[in-house]
Amino acid sequence: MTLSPWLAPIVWDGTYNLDILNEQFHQRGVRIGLTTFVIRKYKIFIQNFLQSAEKFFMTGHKVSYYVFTDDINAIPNINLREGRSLEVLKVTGYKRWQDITMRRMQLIRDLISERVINEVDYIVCVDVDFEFRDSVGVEILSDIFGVLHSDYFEKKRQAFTYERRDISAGYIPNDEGDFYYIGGFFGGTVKEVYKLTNHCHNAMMQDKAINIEALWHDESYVNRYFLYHKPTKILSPEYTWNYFSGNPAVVKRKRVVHVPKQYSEVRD
Ligand SMILES: CC(=O)N[C@H]1[C@@H](OP(=O)(O)OP(=O)(O)OC[C@H]2O[C@@H](n3ccc(=O)[nH]c3=O)[C@H](O)[C@@H]2O)O[C@H](CO)[C@H](O)[C@@H]1O
Ligand SMILES: [Mn+2]
Repeated sequence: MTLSPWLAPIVWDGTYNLDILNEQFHQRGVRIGLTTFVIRKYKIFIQNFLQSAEKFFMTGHKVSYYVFTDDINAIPNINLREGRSLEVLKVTGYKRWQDITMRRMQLIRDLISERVINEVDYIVCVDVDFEFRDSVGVEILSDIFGVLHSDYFEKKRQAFTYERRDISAGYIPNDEGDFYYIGGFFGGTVKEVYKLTNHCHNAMMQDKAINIEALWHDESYVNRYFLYHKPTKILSPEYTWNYFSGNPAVVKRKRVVHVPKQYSEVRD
């Protein structure tokens, strides 16, 4: 499938010409921000994350990394290619890993409204336990985009692990939902990512006030957001492959992969 029912492109290898797209984005002098979070024990991932992004993420374009961390000293000083910069932003961590992952929405929203709006045109928000293994370029950019989850891209809606309690602000009814998107990779123009992060943060706060938390935390709220605010581009699971999902032939390029982690080692 290369087009969603609302005619948003679904980006797979072979569906675009990167040379043409690069030309278009260079003409516009586009600047791209990449946010990630390194809180508590997740510092083990950051060096590989940055080094692999230097090799494969938006090669030849202007890139600003925004790394949120509770430990500035944990961020390695790596050599960046021309036109690329790294900014480390100090934040305080939360005790529960669920709060750490969910609060990313608020921190990204505030970063956008405070300044990023003047620094970059697009912003891409990703987990730090990823490794870039192959080219991720301007073909991903659009007003607002999400990525298909490697476990669910071939499954039917009934199998999707959406939040099903109707009192939750992340609720999706059984007979609705287009795709199951991952929580760990989304992006778009700064204006649209502001809307998404603001909406998801408010939804999470609304649920917190009645003492509930959606099944898959921020990921559940992202799925709900995309149901009612359809993404303008959808990235195939090439853009975040998890080898736990196997190695199907249809996913020719695994451009971004999950770095396997021992939950007991990083999350306690
Ligand atoms: C690939 C993908 O779709 N990942 C999503 C998935 O689980 P994951 O198991 O991939 O979540 P995760 O443990 O990677 O946490 C998300 C991210 O939060 C940051 N972090 C988290 C905990 C911590 O102690 N320190 C820290 O820095 C870090 O950048 C990490 O990559 O579901 C989560 C919610 O349940 C989030 O929606 C993740 O984005
Ligand atoms: Mn992750």
